[in-house]
Amino acid sequence: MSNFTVVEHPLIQHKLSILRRKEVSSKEFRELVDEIGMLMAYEVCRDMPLEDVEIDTPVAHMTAKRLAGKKPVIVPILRAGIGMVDGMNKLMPAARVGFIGMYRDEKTLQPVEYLVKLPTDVDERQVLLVDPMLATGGSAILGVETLKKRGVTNIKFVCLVAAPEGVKAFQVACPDVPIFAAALDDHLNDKGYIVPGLGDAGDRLFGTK
Ligand SMILES: O=P(O)(O)OC[C@H]1O[C@H](OP(=O)(O)OP(=O)(O)O)[C@H](O)[C@@H]1O
Ligand SMILES: O=c1cc[nH]c(=O)[nH]1
Ligand SMILES: [Mg+2]
Repeated sequence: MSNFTVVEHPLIQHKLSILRRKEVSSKEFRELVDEIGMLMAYEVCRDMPLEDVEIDTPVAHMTAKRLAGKKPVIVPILRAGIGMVDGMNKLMPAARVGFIGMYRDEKTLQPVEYLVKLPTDVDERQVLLVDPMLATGGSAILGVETLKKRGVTNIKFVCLVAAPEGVKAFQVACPDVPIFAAALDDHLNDKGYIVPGLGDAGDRLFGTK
């Protein structure tokens, strides 16, 4: 699959396997999503542009490197995307954070958007759109459309578990947006849940049912 990367780092894979276990508490689930979010950010930011900067160490003058351009924006799709923000923000403390609120209608599986709060200059920044689950792909696709409507051109989608059905739909609708996932699972069940997946990520993060 083009434009689709599974981040195979052993620490991510190990933590993801714990996260999937049904007996894991909300507290542990939140901690793991936070840690995996941070590790995913490390991989996803590999190609960030650098520029030269002149600095003085205590010993000598040197030409060093720093990140170039405007700070990126982390945009979680609420609710579950929230779980990945702190971990990513730890690696990029100057990143801006925007929000897109959405829930999936249980019958139609169509996403319903209820909140959009983004930096005013979001169109000039790289956006990391984050949500742990890419199931049918409807929510991620609507998230990208919402960003594109506001002029954003530089988007990466970061998730933990992806279903093949969602990846296909996303690639048809948003061929220019790379997807980074910690795992590509087997299929969706008749309720639109990823199999084997990890259940309802929002409910497990926030202890709701
Ligand atoms: O690919 P899709 O079929 O659109 O499904 C994925 C969406 O479903 C979940 O959100 P949910 O609707 O459960 O909302 P929540 O995060 O508030 O629980 C998940 O966090 C994604 O946003
Ligand atoms: O398996 C799934 C599918 C959609 N949303 C979830 O939280 N989990
Ligand atoms: Mg949910």
